[in-house]
Amino acid sequence: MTARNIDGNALSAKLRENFATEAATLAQAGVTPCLVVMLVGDNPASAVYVRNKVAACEKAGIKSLKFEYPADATEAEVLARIAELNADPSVHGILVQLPLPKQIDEDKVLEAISAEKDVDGFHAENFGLLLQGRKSFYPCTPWGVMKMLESENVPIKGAEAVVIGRSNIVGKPMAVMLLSQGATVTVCHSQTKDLAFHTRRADIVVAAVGKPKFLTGDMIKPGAVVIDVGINRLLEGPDAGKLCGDVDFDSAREVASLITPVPGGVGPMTITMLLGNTLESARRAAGKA
Ligand SMILES: NC(=O)C1=CN([C@@H]2O[C@H](COP(=O)(O)OP(=O)(O)OC[C@H]3O[C@@H](n4cnc5c(N)ncnc54)[C@H](OP(=O)(O)O)[C@@H]3O)[C@@H](O)[C@H]2O)C=CC1
Ligand SMILES: Nc1nc(=O)c2c([nH]1)NC[C@@H]1CN(c3ccc(C(=O)N[C@@H](CCC(=O)O)C(=O)O)cc3)C=[N+]21
Repeated sequence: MTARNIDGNALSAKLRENFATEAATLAQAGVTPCLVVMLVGDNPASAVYVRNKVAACEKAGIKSLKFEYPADATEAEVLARIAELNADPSVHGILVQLPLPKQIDEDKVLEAISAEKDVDGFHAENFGLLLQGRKSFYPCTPWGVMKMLESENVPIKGAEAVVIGRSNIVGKPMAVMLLSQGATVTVCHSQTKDLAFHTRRADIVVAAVGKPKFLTGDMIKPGAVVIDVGINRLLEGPDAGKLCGDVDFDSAREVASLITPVPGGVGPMTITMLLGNTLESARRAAGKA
């Protein structure tokens, strides 16, 4: 079998079709949707993502502001700006690009963002609501994955789902969303004893590990759906400089039924869901949600 791709660019384009109209309607009602992205330090990968986010906002008619801080910025400086943005009614979304330099406490910064403006869905309040199955801002990457599965009518109820990775921003919320939708979920991580034992049983495998070509075809059940969240920039070899996922695409696609490519898979969906959350926040501010 050769798997079919789930095209994250095409699905994103479809979902973003109405965004500009919605943004214009809100603007007419006096609420111009606005996302603020904060970038601390000079991580080149982060700079690229921030640029992508800002460009996507512009296309969708969402105002975006970028605040950049040097790598030696203090936690107090960052927190002061967040307090200012929390109080500013013209701002609907605040995103602090991760990772942060080590002198800054990530948890403290994420908790400082007002839950109503937490369009990343990383605040403890929003994460708690997600766990309880209540409405919140959902983390963009796992939510984008759910939309990809939905677009292909992949059955979730009763499916065996394996998530590799247990981070707060991808693995954990991904597992919770699959669980809420009725999958039987196994979460694997660096302490898992026999990873392939788990992945070979899975109808749906999500790889969020941060290791290029980590999940190979021999670890996948024939006909499984393979979701590659990984975004790794290759540093050496013939493909140096190119992006590569956590899945060994060539071997995996011979075994899977559906697979997400990198680039053009989960990445663009993350940005789409971020724009969606920002519009939702603006709608709430306009009293139209
Ligand atoms: N497409 C997108 O929009 C996004 C992509 N990403 C990408 O997704 C990937 C994961 O990101 P993130 O969750 O933030 O990464 P983290 O580094 O925070 O988490 C990685 C997870 O993988 C687990 N892991 C590491 N090594 C192994 C192993 N040998 N076997 C099994 N599990 C292992 C870790 O386990 P342990 O907890 O035990 O250490 C950890 O839970 C990265 O490539 C990142 O760039 C991230 C965000 C958005
Ligand atoms: N607070 C915070 N929120 C995040 O959502 C967040 C973050 N910090 N830190 C870093 C990760 C990573 N991430 C990506 C978003 C888009 C692409 C993306 O657009 N990828 C495209 C192309 C990228 C390219 O060409 O470089 C693709 O896969 O096709 C990738 C990765 C969001 N993250």
